[in-house]
Amino acid sequence: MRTGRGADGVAALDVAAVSHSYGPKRALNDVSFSIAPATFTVLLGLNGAGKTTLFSLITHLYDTRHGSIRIFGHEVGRSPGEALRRLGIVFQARTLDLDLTVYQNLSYHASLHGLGSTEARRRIDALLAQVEMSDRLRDKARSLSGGQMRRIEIARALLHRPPLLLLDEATVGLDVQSRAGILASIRKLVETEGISVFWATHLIDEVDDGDHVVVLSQGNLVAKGSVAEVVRTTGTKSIGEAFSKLSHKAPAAGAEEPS
Ligand SMILES: Nc1ncnc2c1ncn2[C@@H]1O[C@H](COP(=O)(O)OP(=O)(O)OP(=O)(O)O)[C@@H](O)[C@H]1O
Repeated sequence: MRTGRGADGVAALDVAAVSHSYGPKRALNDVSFSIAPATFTVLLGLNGAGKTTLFSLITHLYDTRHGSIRIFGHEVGRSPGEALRRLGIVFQARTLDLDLTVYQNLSYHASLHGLGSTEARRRIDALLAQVEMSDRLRDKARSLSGGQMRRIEIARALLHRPPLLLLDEATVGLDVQSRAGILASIRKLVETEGISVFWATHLIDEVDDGDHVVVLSQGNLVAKGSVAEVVRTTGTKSIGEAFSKLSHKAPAAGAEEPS
């Protein structure tokens, strides 16, 4: 089984014994896994499985009070600056400023990351070409379709060259063709740029045979590994069947805070 670590022993993302509760409601229960550099890993879970909670902990929106999360060896709680500059994020909710142009949206983000204007422009041009949106540079974000906005958000997430990219239900609300296009560009990034992608979804058709998967159900980690490994260990015939089996047998996460 793949260990989830690179040749130097450092994982792109290492989640160790992480639990999280909202008051008495346990949303994540002792979750541990790691993902290797330059891989595409799908975080699979039905609505309410705990995907957004996990992402909120990884991105330091919430403090990790139980367990630890490391990004390329840097613990998010202890060294948030070092950890988070290695991370690009595409949130589930739309986050572009609709009254700004594509260029303005991107250059604002570049300046937040301390990129000089020449370097920023070079990066913006290269990334817009990569997501096939070069011709929309001067257009207001408001004039873009949902799928085009997502492409711009992906370009924005990659501006500071993070080696790890997180996407939370990035294709929600998009048509089949836009979904397939976005998935294909992200998979290409893994191949050409060697970045690690952690892609959260509840849509099983977004998983490819060559992917790694982490499956959450009701706050519990119920499977992790390559698609072939998860299919084999669940005694099923496909990842769809495995996901369905795993999502319906997990006990609910406990109601108590872990001690
Ligand atoms: N702010 C909150 N307060 C209380 N409970 C919450 C809060 N946010 C999430 N939860 C609960 O925690 C559990 C996990 O929710 P979470 O949003 O992490 O799941 P998810 O897998 O991202 O679901 P979805 O696909 O619907 O976004 C759910 O039972 C949810 O009701």
